[in-house]
Amino acid sequence: MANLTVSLPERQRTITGSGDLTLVEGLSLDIRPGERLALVGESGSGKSLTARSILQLDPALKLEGSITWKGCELLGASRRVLQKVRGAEISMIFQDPMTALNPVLTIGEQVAEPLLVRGVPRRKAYARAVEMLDRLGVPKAKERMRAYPGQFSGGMRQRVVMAAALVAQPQLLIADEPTTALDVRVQEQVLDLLEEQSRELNLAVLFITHDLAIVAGLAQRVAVMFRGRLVEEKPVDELFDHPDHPYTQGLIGSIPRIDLDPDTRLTTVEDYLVLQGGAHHE
Ligand SMILES: Nc1ncnc2c1ncn2[C@@H]1O[C@H](COP(=O)(O)OP(=O)(O)OP(=O)(O)O)[C@@H](O)[C@H]1O
Repeated sequence: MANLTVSLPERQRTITGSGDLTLVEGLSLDIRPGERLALVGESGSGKSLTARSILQLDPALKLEGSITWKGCELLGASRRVLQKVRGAEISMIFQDPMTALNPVLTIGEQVAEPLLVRGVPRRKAYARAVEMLDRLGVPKAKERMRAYPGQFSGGMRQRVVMAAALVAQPQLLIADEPTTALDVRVQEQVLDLLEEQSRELNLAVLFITHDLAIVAGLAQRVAVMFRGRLVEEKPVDELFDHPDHPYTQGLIGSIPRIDLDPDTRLTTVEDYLVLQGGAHHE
């Protein structure tokens, strides 16, 4: 995407204020086939909006700039083109596996659905769904196809959500805080699975998180957002070794580390912003 700006048009604003409200400004970001890119930043910095804009999931918002996918401009593309891309070429998983699944449909129906809507015959779609669940570590996948989401734990549901997102073999998976609602051990399993699938399927992953600590093992490159703008973007090791932006320095300083003296006070983002005289590169 190049120079992407997302704003809330004046007529949609519910609180006082005039003019369009800019939420994301001038953002340029590329992701290569098979690459894992983490988009980090504090809550409200515009990460989700940026990701959702790729598939244009918020019709009320005004998008400007350019979003190219395999040489084709998605901004302003027809519904037909967007439907073809959504779910099949680019799919998305969200934070809460509890609400992402429909409680009254079986696991099998939901994992096979992306194939069924694309005309894959039922028997074949179900076989692929079992294969995908199995691959993502759902035990007794074939029997579990007839189960309902309520019979699954949070971690298992997120595996089911991932299976549904990956069954149609997309080339890009957008994962918006997919592990935030899970406990730490399950978080690690889901992150490992994501990395493994990305390697095996040459799947590009745009991983959104406010937690810089978990990106080190997963992402190759990190883009940092701050107040609606992209402030830094580098390979993951470089970012940890030489963070440029005060906000990134604060984020890195606030990660607990095993090699630090227990009495060392962790820094916060605010420390760095104060040290820099409150400059935000705005
Ligand atoms: N559909 C919308 N209409 C109007 N404003 C929105 C909409 N979606 C998000 N916003 C606002 O845009 C800003 C950025 O939101 P966004 O959800 O992208 O942040 P985020 O960085 O993903 O944070 P979080 O980690 O909390 O999800 C926030 O101030 C939010 O209130």
